[in-house]
Amino acid sequence: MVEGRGVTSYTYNKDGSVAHKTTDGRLIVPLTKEEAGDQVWLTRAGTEAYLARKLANPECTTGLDAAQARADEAGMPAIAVPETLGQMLTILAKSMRAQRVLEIGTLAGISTHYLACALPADGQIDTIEASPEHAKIAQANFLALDTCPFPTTHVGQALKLLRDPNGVFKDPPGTIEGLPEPGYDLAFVDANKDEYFEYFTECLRLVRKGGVIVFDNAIRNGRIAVPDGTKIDSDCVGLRKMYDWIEKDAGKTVIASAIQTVGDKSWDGFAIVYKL
Ligand SMILES: C[S@@+](CC[C@H](N)C(=O)[O-])C[C@H]1O[C@@H](n2cnc3c(N)ncnc32)[C@H](O)[C@@H]1O
Repeated sequence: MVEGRGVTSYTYNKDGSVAHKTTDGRLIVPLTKEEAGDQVWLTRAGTEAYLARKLANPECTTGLDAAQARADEAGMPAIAVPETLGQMLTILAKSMRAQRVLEIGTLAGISTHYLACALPADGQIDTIEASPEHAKIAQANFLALDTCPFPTTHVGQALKLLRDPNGVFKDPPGTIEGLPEPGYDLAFVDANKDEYFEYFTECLRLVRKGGVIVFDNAIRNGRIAVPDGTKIDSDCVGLRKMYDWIEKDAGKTVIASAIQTVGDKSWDGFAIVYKL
């Protein structure tokens, strides 16, 4: 057992050892899993790993470790959704019987795959990614995972693509085909936090009535909630614009909620918006 006094956090290193930090920020010599003993499970990282293992849905999660390894080898940042949030997206899309999904921010396609898993084979998933390198790894992952329906990755700056008057996002999907309810059933927003308000506006245009928009990283260690006039970063400015808009709307256009989470990374959470 490890002396727990003053130790605030434990995280797994890539080699399986466990790093632990003290309250004063000192990083103590890494421990083996055996040395860390049970204590590692009494942490956010340990609990996240436990839940991911217990709740995995093999039909969707098989191959995701290799997909993440491909992203790691390519030097991509480790900022994909954790398994629990990925699976929540699957459940949400499945429970809505979603057929058309929009994602903003693909990275290596991990969240895209969780969403695709919920769709019928003839469903549609459009994902937008600014980085051609990220899009390339995502494409390799979709092929390796046999992601179905196969996602269409749109490479470019999200707002430019979404606002192109001649582009694929000009109208909600199904408009030209004359569908009675054109629009995406679900949108998942996980790209440039500064632009969340603008993504919100575009999603409101593209999502059908009764559709849902999920915004990842919508809490930012609580910095969204500091008093007006406090200096905040541009991420929070974008998010606060969205929360201000929803407040003014007062339930006329959308119903919204936001859930704070403690994952293995930090204190954050997601916002969820239902279009009336
Ligand atoms: C947090 S990661 C997405 C993670 C992914 N949704 C997942 O959970 O597997 C954010 C991604 O958005 C992309 N991105 C950032 N700004 C963007 C923009 N303006 N337009 C499109 N993509 C952008 C980044 O290159 C990065 O790959």
